[in-house]
Amino acid sequence: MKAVFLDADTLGSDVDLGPMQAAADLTLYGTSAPEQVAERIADAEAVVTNKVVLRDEHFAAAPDLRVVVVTATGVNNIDLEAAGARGIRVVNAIRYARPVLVQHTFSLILALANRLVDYVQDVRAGCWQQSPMFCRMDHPIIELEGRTLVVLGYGDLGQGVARLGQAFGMDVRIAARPGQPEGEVDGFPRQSLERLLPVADVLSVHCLLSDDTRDLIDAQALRTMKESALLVNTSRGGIVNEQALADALRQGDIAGAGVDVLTQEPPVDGNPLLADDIPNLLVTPHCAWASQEARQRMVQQSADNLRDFAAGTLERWVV
Ligand SMILES: NC(=O)C1=CN([C@@H]2O[C@H](COP(=O)(O)OP(=O)(O)OC[C@H]3O[C@@H](n4cnc5c(N)ncnc54)[C@H](O)[C@@H]3O)[C@@H](O)[C@H]2O)C=CC1
Ligand SMILES: O=C(O)C(=O)CO
Repeated sequence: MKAVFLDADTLGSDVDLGPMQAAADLTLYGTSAPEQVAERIADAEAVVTNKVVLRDEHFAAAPDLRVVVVTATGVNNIDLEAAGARGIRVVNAIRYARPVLVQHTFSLILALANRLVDYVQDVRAGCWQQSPMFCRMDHPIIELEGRTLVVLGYGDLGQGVARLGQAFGMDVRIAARPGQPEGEVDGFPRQSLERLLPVADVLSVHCLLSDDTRDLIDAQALRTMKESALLVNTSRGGIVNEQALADALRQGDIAGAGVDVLTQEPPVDGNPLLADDIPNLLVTPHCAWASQEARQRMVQQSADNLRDFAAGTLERWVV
């Protein structure tokens, strides 16, 4: 099967792409600018992409295209409706990132709760050396034990975060999808987001980005949260409105936030969350998935998807 990988560089130079090359007749491009995409996929039966955007105009330019293999869980860069209308199958990667992403999510939560970056910066600036006593406690430290962790999006990653929250002795609650009944899931109470926002000490976002979840956490939602609350988003930029989050942190509507994802990546046109006057905000560059082990699992799964599609045995797809 003739396949084209449009942004192979996004998997890093320390992974072995051999399994994918064995699964298809694969042409590799490190990166692809939007204006290069149509020409590059013109003869392809399969397109592999991590973050290159594929719209109907691209599908129209690729008459042989039968499958899009996304080397990511999030598929918000693909026009799924247009693919479906043309009979093009879209398959993503699932359950490859849990260990590292859960670790990253808790790195942000713990760094915010313990004000790690502030204390490290203070020491670098000489505050401890000039201190009249043995320790410094300039930044309030929050204990997680007994605090309420609200998980928004209880899929593979949300479940991992919920379990780790439980290990920290947190009172873990799951935000129901709209229309989903309240109840219990895996021993955790599932309640409406409206009911959970005012009680959350930590809100961790793990739902996918779609038209239904864009701006789900907006200015109004942030206003209903505790002033002491922390918010972490390792899912997709745009689920939490960025300007509203910047404003909420500046106004003290919530106490801190950790964000691994932005609406535009890389943020070449700037972003409200990159301003340097926002208190207690940690931004990481979409690296929550990026251990070598997770990326290699991703390669293997994408190879399986290519091979299974060619053999007519692919059993799971998004479209
Ligand atoms: N920062 C990073 O490096 C990475 C980010 N991601 C992001 O994390 C997202 C989640 O990944 P997984 O957990 O593997 O996906 P998943 O598909 O297993 O889980 C998503 C969950 O969100 C729930 N959901 C959807 N809309 C909702 C709503 N309105 N309210 C509450 N729940 C809602 C779904 O029911 C589902 O349980 C991906 O879509 C991707 O965007 C994934 C991997 C790495
Ligand atoms: O898997 C995903 O959705 C990621 O964001 C990593 O590319």
